[in-house]
Parts: sequence; structure tokens; C-alpha cells
Amino acid sequence: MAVRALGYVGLRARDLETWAQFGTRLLGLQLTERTRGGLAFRMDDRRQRLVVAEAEADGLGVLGFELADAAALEAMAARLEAAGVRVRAGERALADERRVAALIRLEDPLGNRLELFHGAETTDAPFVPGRAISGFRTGPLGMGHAVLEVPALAHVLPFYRDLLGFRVSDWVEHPFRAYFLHVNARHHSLALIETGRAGLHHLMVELFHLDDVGQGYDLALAEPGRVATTLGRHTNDFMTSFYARAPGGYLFEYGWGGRSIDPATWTPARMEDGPSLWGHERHWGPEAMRAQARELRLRAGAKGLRAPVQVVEGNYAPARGECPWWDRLARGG
Ligand SMILES: Cc1ccc(O)c(O)c1CC[C@@H]1C(=O)CC[C@]2(C)C(=O)CC[C@@H]12
Ligand SMILES: [Fe+2]
Repeated sequence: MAVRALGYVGLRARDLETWAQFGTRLLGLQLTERTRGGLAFRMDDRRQRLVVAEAEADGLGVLGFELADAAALEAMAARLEAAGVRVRAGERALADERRVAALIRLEDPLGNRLELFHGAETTDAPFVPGRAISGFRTGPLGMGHAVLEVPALAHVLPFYRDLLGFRVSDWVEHPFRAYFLHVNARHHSLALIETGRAGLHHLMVELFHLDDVGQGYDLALAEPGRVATTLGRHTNDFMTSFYARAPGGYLFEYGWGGRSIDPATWTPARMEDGPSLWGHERHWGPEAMRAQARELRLRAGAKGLRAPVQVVEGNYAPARGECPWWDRLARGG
């Protein structure tokens, strides 16, 4: 019955052309369709991962959460209805448009549209990215994560946690309140930040290679106002990322190196070390960055005393036999 992954996302945009450029040239998505007053993008072997519909206002259209099969979907629909949530069957035409076998439609307590589905269509046609990237880390981890701004956590958290079955990875109390929720080995597929507003804060997509993120950062830096934060690494999911302003006001987090958790043994904990090991500073442009350098140096020094992030063979740590001193000192070989 449980939600397995963030399967797809629908956005609403006033200017499709600008979005098409952003999606392909910066993010590296494959634009597959420009019809029905909208855009469709691929990220992997799925026929479709992101759709952008032409609309009066920019923002979130729908979050598509994936369940295992028809039985799981049916059980979830029954559970939601029993709890008093209005659930509508997705029409055949909508399922076709989403390229899934079946779906149900509902709204979260804030009115954000959700679709629960199973049976996403895949294709053997190769993924052709919009710029030269190695590819997106998806599969069982889903397409990435979504972060929603909420006026009050108390009105929304019980819905996702207790009804839809999302599990808490960790939470923050200062300087803002936020909850990070998982449904698979991705540290969070959904997060809720209490800002007093309602809406989409950001979407995160994860790349296979750090170079994809670094080159994306270079491209974003070349456009005035595109970069919202500097490159940085998060304390909770270890994601190395930067945030880009998408056309429409919300952000896209472009990341690499996120940890995989084991949901069976994970224990939720309060985050105490701030959002980032380093970086993720508000980006002001080159002039202001130079002026801010002293403060950044001090902050980097303070953060540098922290314990290292999880050591993963061949990734954060050299592979066995590759670096003798590491084998001796860190591995105790
Ligand atoms: C804290 C955190 C951990 C992992 C994430 O994937 C993630 O997006 C975050 C949120 C980071 C951070 C925030 O919560 C407040 C608003 C911030 C400062 C931004 O404007 C960009 C980064 C955001
Ligand atoms: Fe994020």
C-alpha cells in the first residue's frame, strides 16, 4: 500500500519557451514533447518524468507519487477515503497523458494536487540529455525530492506521515522548522518547511557525476541572477548541490553524492548542525562575494571542525588498495 517513490512532477508555467531552455540547457533534461499547451521531459528510461503546463501562474501543478501495483493503489485509496480525504479516480485520458497504467487524484491539506499512480511506462529509446551530462540518479530512489513551504507543519505533517505513510528522516527546529521525509533509500523524497506561506520551495534532481553539477554551476553562474546559493553540502543527506532559480520563482537544487539510507533501521533525529557542512551561502554575484570573503572564511573554519561525512568506498574514500596511507590510517589495515 505504501508510497514507493516520487515518480513524476507537474509544473505550471506562464512562459513555456523560457522553461524549455532552462530544462534542457541548464538541467540537462530531454525535451520530448511540446504539445497540449505544455512540455514533457525525460530523465531516464521512463517515457516522462517532468511535465510543464502552460498556465496563468507559475508554480507546482502536481506531485506524482508511485505505488507498487493496482492492489497497493486500491488499498491506499480505501485508507484515504476512510480518513475522510476526497479521492477521485484518474480518468483514462489523464493516465495516458501521465504515461502510467492508473492513478488516483487528491489534494493535501493545503490544496497541493497529488496523484498516486502505478505502472509508469518505460522506453528502450536512449535517453538523450539536453546538454552533456552523465545522467540522473533515479531508479528505485525516484526522480529526486520536492520541498514544500507550509504555513504550519501541524496541518500538513500528519497527512503525509500518518496517512500516506512517509517516514521521518530528521527535522530542524532552528532557524526555521522543517521535516525531511523518506519513502525509499533516498534520504528525503519530500520535505516540508514552515515559512508561513504555501507553495513549492524547490525540486531536487541528483546527477551521477559531480562534474555534471560543477558544469551546471558554471553555466548558471554565466547568467545574472540564476544562482540562488553557492555550491555546498548538506549535513543530513550529504548532497553536494547548488540552487538555481527556475523560471517561475521556485528553485531547482542540482545535486550529487546523496547518501542512501536503510529505511528498515533508520532512527529519526533532530538536526543540530545547521543545514550545510559548507557552502549553500546566498549568492550575491562576484563583487559582493569578494566583499563577503572574510566572513565566509571564518564560517568555513568553524564548520571545518566537524566529523567527516560517511565514508563510502570508491566515492568519498579511495577504493581499497588505491591509496596506501588511507588504508593504513583510516582503515586500520
Ligand atoms: C536543510 C536541507 C537539507 C537537505 C536539502 O535537500 C535541503 O534542500 C535543505 C534545505 C536548505 C535550505 C533551507 O532549508 C532554507 C532555505 C534555503 C536556505 C534556500 O533558500 C536554499 C537552501 C535552503
Ligand atoms: Fe533539497
